[in-house]
Amino acid sequence: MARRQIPVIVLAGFLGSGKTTLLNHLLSTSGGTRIGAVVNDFGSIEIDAMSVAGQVDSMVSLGNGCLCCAVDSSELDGFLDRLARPAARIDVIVVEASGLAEPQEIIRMILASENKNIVYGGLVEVVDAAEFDRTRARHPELDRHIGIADLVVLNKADRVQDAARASLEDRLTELAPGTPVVPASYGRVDPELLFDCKPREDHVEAIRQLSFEDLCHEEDGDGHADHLHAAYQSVEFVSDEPMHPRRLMDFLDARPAGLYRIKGFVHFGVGGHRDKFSLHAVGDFLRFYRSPWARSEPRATQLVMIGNGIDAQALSEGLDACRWGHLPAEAGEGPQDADSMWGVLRYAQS
Ligand SMILES: Nc1nc2c(ncn2[C@@H]2O[C@H](COP(=O)(O)OP(=O)(O)OP(=O)(O)O)[C@@H](O)[C@H]2O)c(=O)[nH]1
Repeated sequence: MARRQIPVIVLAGFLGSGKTTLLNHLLSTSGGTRIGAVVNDFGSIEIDAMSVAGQVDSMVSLGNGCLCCAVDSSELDGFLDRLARPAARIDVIVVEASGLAEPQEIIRMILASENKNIVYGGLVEVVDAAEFDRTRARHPELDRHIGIADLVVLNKADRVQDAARASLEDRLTELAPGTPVVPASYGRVDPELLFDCKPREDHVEAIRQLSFEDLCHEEDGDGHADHLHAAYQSVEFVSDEPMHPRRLMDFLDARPAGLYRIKGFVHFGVGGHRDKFSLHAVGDFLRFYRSPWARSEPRATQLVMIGNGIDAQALSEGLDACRWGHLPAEAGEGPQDADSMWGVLRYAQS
């Protein structure tokens, strides 16, 4: 079976917004998921690298300067190659950009990489709630960075009043329409919003995904508790019937902004496209990864949706309406219609 490509997530945000704090949080709460981190410090002393040292499975630091100013991408390529080699058994790579980096340049380098083991996994932009206005006045490019993000983390929520936070959320939503804005303190976002977490191998009792409840318990202990994630909901969908690709794409295109994360796999059963299509959506970011089904694997669709303020029933009904068996008979439409897959294939990677 083809090896799954390793998503490379870019973690950006202005100086001091809380990127390293968030990365450390991901490292300590992602269960058995092996995270490879590329830390890109601005300056010659690798503070960030030191701050995450000891917590990371594999870490390479680009050191001394801004990644986006690199003359070519060969340096980053080399680091990604090291982390993506199968022996490293890394599940996800996080590139922490320096606070002064241009995220789109880093994204361009990742997209240009010829390494077949990796795939771009989206941009997470960390915003400092307390400094937003001052930073924006000095660095208008911040608006552009927020505009291209797949997920905006409104960090340091503990430093502003509720009303100010709500107003910031509205303004961020205006800058990035349709992109989820997740308030957080000390970078405490659910890692599942960014990537799939594996259970921790060294805990016999932890043969399950890290749940929101687990996170609540972990956070209660250290005084920086952020209970915002208590509002998260997760909705599951399972179907043995194949899914109609056009209907599913319409459903995905219209997904509500509060639906931060969708993961799972889809069975379309369309002629020529009977593979397993793993689906990975983080905010605006959407990808299908195509791979053969294992011989013993039942051909079925299984999706988990995680969000805040989402209408679980409407989502379930929306997906139900995408099953082939639930469609009204329409002329010319059937699982033999390979053209119906075009919308999906635009987002697909094998
Ligand atoms: N009050 C508060 N402080 C925070 C929060 N998140 C991070 N900090 C603090 O803010 C400071 C900067 O955090 P870092 O995680 O180093 O920020 P960074 O974005 O990696 O910084 P650069 O590497 O300079 O770009 C540290 O002192 C953190 O402890 C938060 O949510 N609330």
